[in-house]
Amino acid sequence: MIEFDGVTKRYPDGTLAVDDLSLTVEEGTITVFVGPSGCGKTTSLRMINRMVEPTSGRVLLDGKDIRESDPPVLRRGIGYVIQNAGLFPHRTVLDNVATVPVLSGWGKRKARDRAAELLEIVGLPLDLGKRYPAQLSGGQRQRVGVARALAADSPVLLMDEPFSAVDPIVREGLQDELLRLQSQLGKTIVFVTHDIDEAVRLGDKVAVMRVGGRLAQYGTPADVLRHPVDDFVASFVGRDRGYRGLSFVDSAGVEVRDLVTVPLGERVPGPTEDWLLAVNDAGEPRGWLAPGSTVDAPLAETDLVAGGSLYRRGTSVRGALDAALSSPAGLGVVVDETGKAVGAVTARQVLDVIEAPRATPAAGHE
Ligand SMILES: Nc1ncnc2c1ncn2[C@@H]1O[C@H](COP(=O)(O)OP(=O)(O)OP(=O)(O)O)[C@@H](O)[C@H]1O
Repeated sequence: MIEFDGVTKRYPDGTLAVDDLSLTVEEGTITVFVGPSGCGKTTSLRMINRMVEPTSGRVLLDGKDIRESDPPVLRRGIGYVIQNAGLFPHRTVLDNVATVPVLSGWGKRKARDRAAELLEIVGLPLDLGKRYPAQLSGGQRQRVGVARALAADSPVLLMDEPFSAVDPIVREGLQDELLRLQSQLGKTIVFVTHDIDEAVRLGDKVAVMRVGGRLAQYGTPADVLRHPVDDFVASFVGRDRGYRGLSFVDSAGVEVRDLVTVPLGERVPGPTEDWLLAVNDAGEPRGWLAPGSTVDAPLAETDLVAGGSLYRRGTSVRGALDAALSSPAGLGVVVDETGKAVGAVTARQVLDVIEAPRATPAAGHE
């Protein structure tokens, strides 16, 4: 657990970077510091490993004031990942990852074995270990940065805009990877970003900061999206926050209706009346057959209209609504864990579930 207790940082030139910050980062969770450029995110992060010392207030790690720990020892016990990974250019990937174990007194051999294991954990092939950082893609470099930070096997990981330098697709992959790793490792992660989408995707808790180093709001992503405390937070979390907030609404109440499907390869005597969903041998949706169709030859994918997004049963209402809205038939296709089509939802059904809590005063604020 990490606690900021009335922490203020004023740089020698008078800049007030962080102003009276108090918050608790729970053990085993991802807490994201998010806010516009210059609001003090990096400064706050660096006060956790004493790369920056507070002007006043205390930072506690597991109840102990970090000023009682020797900075190099403290830092060795806290993983740190930065943008562009901050790798040593003249060391191989494997030696980069082995840096902290070697510094901690592990033998070189053991440290390299551990480094090889870590490359695998972050999803990199072992033969990349022989390369130098310049011979990797941006996404691979970031993974090496994460592997290096995990090498210390410390319970705490600090990540400062680690995925900002890569394109959106690679970035999404890295975010998924981090969530997967976290579900296995259960670290206490403090993550800095200026991207609210990244913050709500990754954070168990999100701390929105404003310029001048003040904490504007600290809560779950759902809280921050649905109940911003003021205009600054509301405008920072964005115009489509209502829609994005649906990611956190449980879809348990959405009624899944039956759906008529037709297997590829069948003949379809027509003209058909309704939209029909075509499925392959595994029952997976392949597209829609429009009303009024007659298919004399075996039904092929070329006869079909492309389908919309798929809604995996049990996930949030955002996916259900998107499936319904993007479907040419107006019916969102519901799939099970194996990808098999099991039914359909309409936008109206989803909206009813979204609106339902508002109708009950007791549910009021949620
Ligand atoms: N060493 C320093 N000396 C003086 N001022 C500094 C120093 N480091 C940062 N600052 C100032 O402190 C404020 C907070 O900076 P910080 O880097 O913590 O913000 P940030 O939210 O991480 O910004 P960004 O998203 O742009 O990285 C800024 O006004 C910055 O200019």
